[in-house]
Amino acid sequence: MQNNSLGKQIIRLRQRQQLSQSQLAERLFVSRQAISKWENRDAEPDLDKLVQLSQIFNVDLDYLVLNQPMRQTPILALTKISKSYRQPILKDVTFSLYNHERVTLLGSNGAGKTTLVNLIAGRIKPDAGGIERHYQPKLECSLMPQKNVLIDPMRVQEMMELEISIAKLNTIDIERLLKSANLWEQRRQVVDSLSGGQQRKLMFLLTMIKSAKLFIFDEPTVGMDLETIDHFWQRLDQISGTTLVITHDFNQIDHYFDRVLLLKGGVIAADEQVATIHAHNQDLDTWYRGHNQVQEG
Ligand SMILES: Nc1ncnc2c1ncn2[C@@H]1O[C@H](COP(=O)(O)OP(=O)(O)OP(=O)(O)O)[C@@H](O)[C@H]1O
Repeated sequence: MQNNSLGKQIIRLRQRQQLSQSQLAERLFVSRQAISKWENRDAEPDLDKLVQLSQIFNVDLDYLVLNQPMRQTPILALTKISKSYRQPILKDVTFSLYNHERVTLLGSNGAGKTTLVNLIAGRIKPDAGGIERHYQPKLECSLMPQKNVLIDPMRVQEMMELEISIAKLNTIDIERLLKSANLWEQRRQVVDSLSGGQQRKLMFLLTMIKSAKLFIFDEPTVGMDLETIDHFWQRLDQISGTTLVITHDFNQIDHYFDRVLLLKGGVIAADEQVATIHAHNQDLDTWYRGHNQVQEG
């Protein structure tokens, strides 16, 4: 019997990497027709090719074969989380994140998105409720906060070196990384003297250094120029761990995410697979506006 889900998964991951059938075929040394047959379930790749596919798509082999994020393997489970400042911000937040999922957290200004991701990252504590983490919080969760956490008097390269030593990594090619973000020329500049966009790029590099199971990005592209935004989404596409992203970049979210969470009134007011939204001929912008309507008058 042919594996139905595998064909769909190859299509999905190939499109996510923006590869045509021919481009993928070239990288695997097979014909374009072979890819077409795998995708249409007329044939299946052998184990060798499956391993190569998982490397090209940067996903685990079992994720490739099983299709869809592995819903039986939660990486994080939040139960009835509440948090108040002067007034209640989060009232009853319950949801789980699963291995390999790409989730966007949407909501109006002040809805509590940053508060929620800070709770997940362990920067603040909830007033009540449970957070179950299936990863080592310090080593395997990487947060790019809304406000940069940089040491102003340090030079760019020193900042990178510090982060690498904190993450206990020693095989990172700093030159390649800084060049990839157009920051190599600025390597001897102190952080404080970088432009706002350059500081954001540096913050992104520092976040990506960790080999985390869960990456969280809080409005990562704010202040970045268009080229850097494109670069950001391409790099994000290469992450094989779970990603949770707060963004208002609606041009990208239709393409990038598996699932969308809407935070409204202190609860997760909607939790939907992007494929389901698309199956109803909606884009995420329309879906979001429909679900997040503000009562006027
Ligand atoms: N440390 C704090 N002390 C007091 N109030 C706070 C604190 N942190 C957040 N708040 C309040 O909690 C509410 C939610 O803030 P939060 O930053 O989580 O919202 P958000 O959804 O991320 O908003 P935005 O889209 O504008 O970034 C706001 O009213 C904010 O003023």
